[in-house]
Amino acid sequence: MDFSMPLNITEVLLVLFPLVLAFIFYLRCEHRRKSLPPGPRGVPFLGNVFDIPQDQPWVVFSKISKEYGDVISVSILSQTTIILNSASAVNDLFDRRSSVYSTRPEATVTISKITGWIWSMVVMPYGDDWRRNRRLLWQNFQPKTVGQWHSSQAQGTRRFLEALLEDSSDLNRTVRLSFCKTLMNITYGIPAQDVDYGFVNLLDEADTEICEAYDHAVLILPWVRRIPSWCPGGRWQRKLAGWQQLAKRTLEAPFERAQHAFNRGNASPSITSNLLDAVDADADLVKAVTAVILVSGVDTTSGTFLAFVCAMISHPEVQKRGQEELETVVGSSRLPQLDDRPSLPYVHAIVKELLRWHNVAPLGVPHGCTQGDEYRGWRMPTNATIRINIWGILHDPELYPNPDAFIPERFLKDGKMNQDVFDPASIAFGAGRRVCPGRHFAENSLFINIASMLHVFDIVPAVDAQGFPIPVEHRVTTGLLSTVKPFQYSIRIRSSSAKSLVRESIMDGDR
Ligand code: HEM
Repeated sequence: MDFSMPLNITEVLLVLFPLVLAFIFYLRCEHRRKSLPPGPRGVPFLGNVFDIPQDQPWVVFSKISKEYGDVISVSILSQTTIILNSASAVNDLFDRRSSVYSTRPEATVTISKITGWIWSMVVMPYGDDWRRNRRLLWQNFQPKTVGQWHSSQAQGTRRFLEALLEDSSDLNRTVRLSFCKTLMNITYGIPAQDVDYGFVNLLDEADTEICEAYDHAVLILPWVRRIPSWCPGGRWQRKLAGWQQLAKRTLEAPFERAQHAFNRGNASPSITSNLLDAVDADADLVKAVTAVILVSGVDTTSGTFLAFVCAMISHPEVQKRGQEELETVVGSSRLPQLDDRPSLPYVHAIVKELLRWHNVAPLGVPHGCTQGDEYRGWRMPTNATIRINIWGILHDPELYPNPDAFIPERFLKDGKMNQDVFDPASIAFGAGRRVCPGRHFAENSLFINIASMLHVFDIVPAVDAQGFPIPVEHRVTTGLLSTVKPFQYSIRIRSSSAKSLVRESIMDGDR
């Protein structure tokens, strides 16, 4: 090409036209960005892709909020996400304006539909179907009724202690299987001995696969889903078929096992039997409501419990104080019960500190904005994704000094729970109309398992070949659910009387 040749007017227009269009588009985006809550500028068209790391983005959101304020916005490929980094903003939007902020984002709903997971209340859009599911679940878990599960929870704990006494070499497996057995028993009436690790594996697979699906927003584009499998980028059809099968298995498998137990006549009273007795509940609805309990309840509670074990190794002084309280209040002749909680403020404070320190859902579950709104003068666009930075709020040094340390004492005053300290449970379980319906049950589960484990076991560091203790760090995985990364530990029964207590506490119906 001869660059000395002058361009004619058509050529000039051909070059300028796309540039002018791009510039107008850029100005429009800039104008829209300025009316949103503040946040890093990002790059044209791509937005903040380079500002937000894949690994633990909640830590970066917290840093950004130090610079821009408690409500920040970021955008990726023009999809706006607003992140709430203070309890007051969460309260203003999710509680006070709950009619606007109670749905799930459109992309989440679309992906749930195409992967077959839309039966799960967690991802349903706000509306009548969600309301019907939620009401049935809540009937079984609200403060007035959650007490009906106390004895099953205690029974589950006794089984857990016995399993640890037998073999504590695979803590992750033992904890998850125990929490799964208790929830299967409560939900379906299935006896604990009929629950095997296959169910835990199924839930695991469901968690991993569904997280992978939600990570691929391109799936919301119908043409991407239609690319044949032999084309480059055409793996989605096969993947989608796999996800749909998994969703169906998660919905059906435990229910089938429950029906089997019903038919054999060895099922105990359960949420399934409660719901099937209810006049307005059809079988499909009961299946969905019960399956969601397992999908949402097992990994969250067992993941939090594993973090407790990690905390006890790195904070032996906390463990010792908890054990001293248990010795004084409960004594050596029995195991603790849920009714002991008011007399065990230190152990209660350990549970609160655990919910603050380890956040199993660090960014909660995304909410959507159903209609354009204005907040503190900012535009909250229709369809924006709104997230709570649960980790950020519960690690705010102004609310909780020295936030990375595990200090149950921060919740105590004059030997009692200090009501003036912000309760982590009011954020750790989300907020508004979508707040976790299993929260009272989860806190009870954590309390009874933590109190019982401290009562009879010592949790200590593992030792290396030279006999030196191996230090443990609180390192976590990234994702919708965040768990502690594998760590080494040693679990020892505290005394021969503790051993007899565990053995004798197991009753006939426990197995
Ligand atoms: C430590 C344990 C748990 C934690 C930290 C936790 C946390 C959460 C969070 C952050 C949400 C999202 C709330 C929102 O959208 O704002 C949620 C939703 C949910 N959780 Fe939990 N959860 C736990 C245990 C449980 C248990 C034991 C169950 C079942 C009994 C359960 C059932 C659900 C359900 C069904 C939803 C969806 C609610 C809806 O979309 O309306 N969770 N949970």
